[in-house]
Amino acid sequence: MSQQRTTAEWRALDAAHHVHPFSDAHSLNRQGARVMTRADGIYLWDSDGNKIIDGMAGLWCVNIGYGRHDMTAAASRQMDELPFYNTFFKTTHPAVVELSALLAKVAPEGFNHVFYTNSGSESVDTMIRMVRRYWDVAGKPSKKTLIGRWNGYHGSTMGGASLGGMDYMHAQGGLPIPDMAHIEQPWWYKFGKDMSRDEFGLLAAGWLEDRILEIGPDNVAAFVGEPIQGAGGVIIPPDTYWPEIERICRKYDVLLVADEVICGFGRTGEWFGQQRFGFRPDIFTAAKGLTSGYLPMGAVFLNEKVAEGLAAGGDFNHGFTYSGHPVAAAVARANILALRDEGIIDRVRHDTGPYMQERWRQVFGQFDHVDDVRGVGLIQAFTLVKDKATRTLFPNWGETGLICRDIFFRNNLIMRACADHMVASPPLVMTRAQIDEMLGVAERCMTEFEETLLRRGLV
Ligand SMILES: Cc1ncc(COP(=O)(O)O)c(CNc2cccc(C(=O)O)c2)c1O
Repeated sequence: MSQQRTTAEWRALDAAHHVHPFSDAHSLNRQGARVMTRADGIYLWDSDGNKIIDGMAGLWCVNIGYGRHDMTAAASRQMDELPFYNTFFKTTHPAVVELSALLAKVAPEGFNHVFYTNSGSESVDTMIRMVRRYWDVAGKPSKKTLIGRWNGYHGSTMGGASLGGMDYMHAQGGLPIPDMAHIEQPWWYKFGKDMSRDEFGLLAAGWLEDRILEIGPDNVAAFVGEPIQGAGGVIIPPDTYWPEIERICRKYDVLLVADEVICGFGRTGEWFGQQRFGFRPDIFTAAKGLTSGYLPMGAVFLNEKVAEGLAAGGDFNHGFTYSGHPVAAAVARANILALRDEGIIDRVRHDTGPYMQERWRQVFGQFDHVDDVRGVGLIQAFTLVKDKATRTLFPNWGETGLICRDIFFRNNLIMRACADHMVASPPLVMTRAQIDEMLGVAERCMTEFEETLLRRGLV
């Protein structure tokens, strides 16, 4: 491990020199960051020796769990052989070729072409440029507007943050960039109360057709969505939603893009979320579970139509120094071989996923200020509500979620507050016994949370 210091020493140096993402620097530096020092399986340890259940798999990404020596061996071997070479200027290397061939095997049928990036955001920005280039080459340059969803999350780059529907991100940096549009999210609990979920799914998909007709089909390049909106609070669409979205995209010749950065590589119990929700995109973006977070890497998967459409245009003038980085590629390949050959995704689909969903509903369904308890595979959530009977949300949307999250954090269980949704996305290797361990802690936290609400007069 790096140089041994006390927690206080690390915190002081961190506050003096490290600018954190998505943080209020003054507030964080007054409080001091939690120093995570090591991890194994589903557990983290901090610099004070606390053992922590990582209910978020890092940031939705450590699908294979921590402490995998096959991953470090793959990285070390590749570093010794070829630590870097680029894939520009008519060059390639075995690591990225082997990864690409493997990805073509595990990807849904028809996705045989992969472009590499360093992150989900770069994958999304790459997709934006590809989509617009595709229509240029097709002789329809006016088709350049991309439609996303409010409360969708597609990263922090200019394109990704613009395509995303987080208004607090649009407020910083002059976003959105031109030719970005949004429709409402398929949040049944808030927007579809008096409808069945299936009815609401068709209604919510219809919002896309309305928007396409408003903008003009000749101006719309693509619709982009996460199979399940992750950072937006695990908004799981009704089963009728995505097939209807696909039908509408085909009707108006609009490319369909799935952002699989969270749902990809086993999170829903299928390799990809598109398979769980029964739709076939033209392009999908990935990152996170591609390497299980052991090294940064992202990817953009193209079907034949899009790959050929781009190729017909000759040079595609886009790429990154580290596109197809050899060590990241070697680690990604080791990760995917393990997910496949150890049956990790199969187990999520048939065993630990259904078990988690059953236990998650049992535990959280019992609390007065929890509703819309939901989940698929090993991604799940619930919503904190002021009044369950009338489905009334708490005022100051988001504040109650932070109270709840901090109780979990203090009890050494990491879950994520996405506004007033509490979400979990643990490593896919979590066992039934570890699910019970996690939910035992969570149940005690929720009892403390309910007491806190009463004590503070919030209910
Ligand atoms: C669907 C989706 N698309 C793109 C990105 C961007 O990926 P990068 O971060 O690798 O550029 C994401 C990332 N998702 C993400 C990233 C950081 C924090 C949280 C959170 O829920 O707190 C979620 C994502 O969830």
